[in-house]
Amino acid sequence: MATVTLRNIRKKYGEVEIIKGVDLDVADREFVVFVGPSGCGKSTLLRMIAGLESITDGDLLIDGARANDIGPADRGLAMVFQSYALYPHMTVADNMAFSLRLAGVSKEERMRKVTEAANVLHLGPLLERRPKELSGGQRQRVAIGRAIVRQPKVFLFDEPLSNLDAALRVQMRIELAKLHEKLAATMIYVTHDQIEAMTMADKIVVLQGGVVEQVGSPLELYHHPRNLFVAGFIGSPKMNLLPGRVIGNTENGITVELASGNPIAVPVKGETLRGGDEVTVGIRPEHIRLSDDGEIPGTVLVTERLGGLTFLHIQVAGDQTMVVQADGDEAASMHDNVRLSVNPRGCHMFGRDGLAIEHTSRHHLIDSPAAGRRSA
Ligand SMILES: Nc1ncnc2c1ncn2[C@@H]1O[C@H](COP(=O)(O)OP(=O)(O)OP(=O)(O)O)[C@@H](O)[C@H]1O
Repeated sequence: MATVTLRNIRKKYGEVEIIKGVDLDVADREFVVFVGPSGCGKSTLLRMIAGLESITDGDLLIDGARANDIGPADRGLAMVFQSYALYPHMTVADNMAFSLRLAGVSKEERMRKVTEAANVLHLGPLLERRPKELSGGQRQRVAIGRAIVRQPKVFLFDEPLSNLDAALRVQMRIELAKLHEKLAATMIYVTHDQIEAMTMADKIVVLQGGVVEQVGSPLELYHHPRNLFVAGFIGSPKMNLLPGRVIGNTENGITVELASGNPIAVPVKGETLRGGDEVTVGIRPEHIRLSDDGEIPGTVLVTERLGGLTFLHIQVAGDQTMVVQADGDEAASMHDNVRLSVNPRGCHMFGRDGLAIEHTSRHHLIDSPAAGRRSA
């Protein structure tokens, strides 16, 4: 398989720069996911790697060799589209074999490769059907099969599951993860589905406005977002982001007064912060709980009961809403007055420039033995 390297990659349409200097290393067999809000340039970047869009500036290396000027068919990549792009008049087998036929591969060899891919994707009994006789999930598997038979160095996926219903998406997510394992292939995958990114990626690339905001493993991004954008983007429900003002700086961290009037001590290294500085405190819903002696009073606005979990949207002073993760059988309901207790070890802090302030490592939740082992 192959590595893919992007060096200061840029894309301009006329005078408008859409991709603004992206650097990225995709390792052999890595599953890399591009995420970001609509219009951030995920698909454009993928299409530039595929050779479907020209590269305005910078270098694209595939297996270490510059590929900017190599045509899409000769890059050794295969792309799977959201729309499946199957030929309606051809059978599943012919759809899968099409590129091999164009490449002059013998009939026996085509049959062998199609059968092999069909086995991997459980498409064996469907080979003689036409696309209209298939479900959405089956069509998507044919589109993936068409990529597999080419034995590409790298698979590129552009939102391949977004036309499927929720249950099928879950099933296909699992199948894609298994496929990645089985093919031991390098895969680059575009999605705006958080759960797909978190569950499938070895490495997530968060893009915004044509710029990479952060690259890291799903848990690195979840526990160590480097700025407010990533903090708000990764995680569902979102991290609570609360404005506050620094009121103290001790060796245990920084004490902040939240807009609700409550002080909270956050274990971060705030050498550069001074009393009165405006900051944002980030707290994930699982790091807040309802407790009779909690320090923050509030009123329940909405309860979202998911069965195993309940999300409570709580209005606190200062016109802020906080989302709290509670047990499935949480008794609090709409209009109840409650008190919230925050776990300071789960808190993040961001300066006025939006950048995260580093945690004092001995306190932060991610510094668990497991996390230590991974980074060792
Ligand atoms: N051919 C084009 N000419 C001019 N602008 C374009 C062209 N193609 C894309 N763009 C612009 O480039 C930006 C990035 O588009 P792109 O499709 O890569 O975003 P995306 O992150 O994949 O979005 P989505 O999640 O909505 O698919 C958008 O602002 C889009 O309008």
